[in-house]
Amino acid sequence: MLAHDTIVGPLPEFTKGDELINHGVPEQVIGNLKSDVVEFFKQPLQDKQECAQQPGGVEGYGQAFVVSEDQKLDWADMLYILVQPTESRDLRFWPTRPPSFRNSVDVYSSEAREVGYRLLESMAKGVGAEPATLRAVFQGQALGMRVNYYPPCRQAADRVLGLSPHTDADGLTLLFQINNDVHGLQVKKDGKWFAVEAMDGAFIVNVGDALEIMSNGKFTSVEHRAVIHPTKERTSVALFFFPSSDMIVGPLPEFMKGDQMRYRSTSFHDFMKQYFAEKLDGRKHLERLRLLEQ
Ligand SMILES: O=C(O)CCC(=O)C(=O)O
Ligand SMILES: [Fe+2]
Repeated sequence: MLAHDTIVGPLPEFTKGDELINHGVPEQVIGNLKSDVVEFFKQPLQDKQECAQQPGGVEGYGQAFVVSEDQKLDWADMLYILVQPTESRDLRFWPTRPPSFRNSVDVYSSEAREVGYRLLESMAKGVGAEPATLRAVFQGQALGMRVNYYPPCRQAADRVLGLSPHTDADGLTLLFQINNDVHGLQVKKDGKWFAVEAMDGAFIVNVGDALEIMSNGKFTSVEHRAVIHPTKERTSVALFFFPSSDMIVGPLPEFMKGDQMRYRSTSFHDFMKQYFAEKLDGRKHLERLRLLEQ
């Protein structure tokens, strides 16, 4: 754990002659999005339901991953929309209140997109692959945004989850929360759950399934969940970077170089279909594609 007074910056050991990733999302842009998201969730249910999910669809306001009438639901509301490229937007699911909501999402998603692309370049480079390899896979493809709202739960905060254990299906996820004082996100490592300490002004970056597969396991899709607080609400905003839905996702030659292939290939469309059809359950859907143990 870092001491709270550590100045966090790229360490010389990791930069050796590199340019720093000095591209960020302006604070004002994040600030605008935060206040609009808070406003949206504050509205009466009836108003939020103007953007309600449609039967069988995934976009809109509602609850994530409801696949049966009798499953125990997660303690959260959410709004999921495709945000980039512009043509992918289905405005039926985009809130009109507060009036600045749409513009805030538009500006945020185009700024954050560039941060994601640069991260992908650095990650590829970091494991000895051509920097453009991953950027080329994700550039111009769909970006989804999910806002998760976890109300407090005084009676049963230790018995219900905000969001069940899962991995993200995408390549990379940029995540931030509205209020970093409230802990919620946990990651699983060596069979144990650890709370993530979110820092003001920084994204939490999660590797998703598509990147674990493409990198032949060089990057690991992180299993995570969200817990809830007995007295405080929490809101998080996740931005998902997807590959093209008709891409056949499998280990990329750039990441194999002499290694054996560790995952079966699958069309990303089929992978997503399966992902949304099941209750979230850790790394289950990813493990189905594994050919070799790590
Ligand atoms: O609320 C969080 O911190 C986690 C959100 C998350 O994992 C997701 O939206 O996929
Ligand atoms: Fe997630």
